[in-house]
Amino acid sequence: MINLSAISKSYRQGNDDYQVLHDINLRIQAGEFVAIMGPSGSGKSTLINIIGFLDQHFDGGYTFNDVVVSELNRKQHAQLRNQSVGFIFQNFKLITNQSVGENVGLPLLYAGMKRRDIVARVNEVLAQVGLPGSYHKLPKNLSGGQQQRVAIARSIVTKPKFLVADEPTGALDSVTSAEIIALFKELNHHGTTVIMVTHDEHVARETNRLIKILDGRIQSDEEVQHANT
Ligand SMILES: Nc1ncnc2c1ncn2[C@@H]1O[C@H](COP(=O)(O)OP(=O)(O)OP(=O)(O)O)[C@@H](O)[C@H]1O
Repeated sequence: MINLSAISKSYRQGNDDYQVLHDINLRIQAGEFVAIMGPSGSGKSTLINIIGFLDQHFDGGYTFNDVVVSELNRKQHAQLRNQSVGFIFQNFKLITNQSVGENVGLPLLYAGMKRRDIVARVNEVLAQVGLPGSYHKLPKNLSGGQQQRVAIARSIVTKPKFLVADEPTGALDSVTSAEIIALFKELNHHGTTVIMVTHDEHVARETNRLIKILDGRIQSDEEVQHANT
């Protein structure tokens, strides 16, 4: 599904170029659950911004299914993003003065869906993430873990091809963190492809593939072995 070939990325600093990503070759198939780990500043966010069609300025080749991403114009790139990716962030990024249901339904509203259909679909995904009946609640009255569930509901509401989660458990305690990872695992078992950046080795070990980044290069890329329980 995702095929990166010799991807490099530099930022201009004064008169110099600072290279953040070096010759990244990476394939991710539909249905995978991948963790990306690496020290601060190693290039993880830069990489997932390219994978998630947020950043179009890179060198090298990116093909997504049959689409040559590196050849798309700005509008086509944005369209691909809206149709294909759901994003989840450390700090949830919910609109605090809108209801849970309005937050989750926003991508459908942008996509032009009818209001009645939106409400039905939103209630469906809220049930799927373990928050049935919470349409009219306000995010500020929910716990951190519940707010992250709302953000996950919003990310899957349009049935994207894959999810990009940037430190989704970074703001949560270890128990809540485990519950959120269990939800990602469940979504993945039902076919959702998940690419997750994390600093937490315990969290990374719950996925099926662990990619370590160091100084903008892939240092290791291994299948995660799970103990039989
Ligand atoms: N817009 C930018 N302009 C210039 N340099 C940038 C920009 N964005 C990121 N960088 C630099 O690129 C390098 C990699 O940043 P990136 O955010 O990808 O790292 P990261 O691994 O995600 O780090 P963290 O774990 O702290 O989020 C850093 O040295 C950062 O300072």
